[in-house]
Amino acid sequence: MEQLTLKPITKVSGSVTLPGSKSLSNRILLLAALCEGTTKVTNLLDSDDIRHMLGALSQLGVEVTLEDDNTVALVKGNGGNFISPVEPLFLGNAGTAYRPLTAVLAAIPGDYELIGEPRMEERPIGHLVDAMQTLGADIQYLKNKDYPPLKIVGKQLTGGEVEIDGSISSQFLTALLMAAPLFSGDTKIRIKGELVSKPYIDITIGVMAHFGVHVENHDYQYFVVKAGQQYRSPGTLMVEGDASSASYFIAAAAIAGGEIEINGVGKQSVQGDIGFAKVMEQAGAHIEWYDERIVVRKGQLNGVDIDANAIPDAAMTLATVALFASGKTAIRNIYNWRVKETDRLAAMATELKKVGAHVVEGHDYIEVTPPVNFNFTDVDTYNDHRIAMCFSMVAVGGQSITINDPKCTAKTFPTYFSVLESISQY
Ligand SMILES: O=C(O)C1=C[C@@H](OP(=O)(O)O)[C@@H](O)[C@H](O)C1
Ligand SMILES: C=C(OP(=O)(O)O)C(=O)O
Repeated sequence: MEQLTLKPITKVSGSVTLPGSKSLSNRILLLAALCEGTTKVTNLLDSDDIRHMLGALSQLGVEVTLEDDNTVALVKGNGGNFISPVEPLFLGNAGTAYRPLTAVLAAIPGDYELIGEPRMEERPIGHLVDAMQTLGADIQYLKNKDYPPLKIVGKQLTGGEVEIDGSISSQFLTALLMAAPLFSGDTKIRIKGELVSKPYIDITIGVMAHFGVHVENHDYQYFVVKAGQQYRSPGTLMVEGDASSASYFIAAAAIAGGEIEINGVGKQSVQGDIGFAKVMEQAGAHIEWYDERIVVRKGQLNGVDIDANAIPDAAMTLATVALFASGKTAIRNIYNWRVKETDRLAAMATELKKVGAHVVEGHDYIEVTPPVNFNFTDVDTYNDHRIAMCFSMVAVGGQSITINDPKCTAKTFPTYFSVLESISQY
């Protein structure tokens, strides 16, 4: 197994330009494929999750030309007239590819098989499949009920009223919303349970609006997509920088100081994870806000106690910031950390303890109190890009650390460690 030992970093300074958002990249690619005509997508993320969406679209007969180191895509939409792929669609562990494609393909005549990495087969999808089946979709489980892989026989669906459980993942509702314009009638979606990760629904509705489809959001309780709306190409669309990826640089500047300018997200960001910067302000970091960039400086960091349901990805970074904040940090209402790339609650608790922190792992929360003395250790990353990136904060805080399997950042940020290196001083 590959390992990367990070030396203690004394200061970070300079400027970082964020890669494009994963959430925006995969939504935009799929909707571009569903319209007639060509869409030019700029600042596309070049990472494993996006490659899986691109690979699937190519197997479905959509022509995509990539330029500028895979950060510009020309997508020749075929109006959703997909061809049935000969081979199964392999979607890795990309939730933003697997869930939306499940709903969309169920509404397009054809035969599809959707497969993924072993971990994908442990990530639930039953709530989405239940809702699609209520609408008449033909989706079968190929191994275990409620989990991938899936066999889908796509057909024209008529829409109607449907309930979807929102308590585990917002991606199920995102998938249903993205598929709804393909149905022949109106669609009314009622949420069962408390909807998690709400800001990602705003991203979905915003991207659909760029493609000419209006979604009525009734206070996140029910949603209506009226029939007769068709995805229309916006021509050119730029992907905003990834706000979850920004969290590592915000944290680094807040912990180690110097000053970091982060380009690609700011006051105008459509991504909920920009909320992490506000949490860091609450913890004591100094942030200057501009429309599409922020500047972050070190502060005296104190532990915070937050409900992180709206920012599940960026909140992981707070768990390692906690190592350098005074007092206890509590991150609450994050049950669904357990069904992502790994059981993130268990994994973060285990690895934080190895470093020397005092950790309480609850069913849906984690509390972290900084170590009295740091242990020099290696951390396991569980094939979870965010665990690898989060634990680089240990080096930023002035302690050496070894990251096992550092290349797992390829899921969303293949160049992470070289970007961190470019702003680090020793
Ligand atoms: O819709 C999206 O782009 C995402 C939604 C979130 O998942 P959940 O809704 O499952 O929390 C997030 O964790 C994931 O990385 C991306
Ligand atoms: C949960 C994540 O990914 P996915 O889109 O596969 O759900 C993530 O990127 O942290």
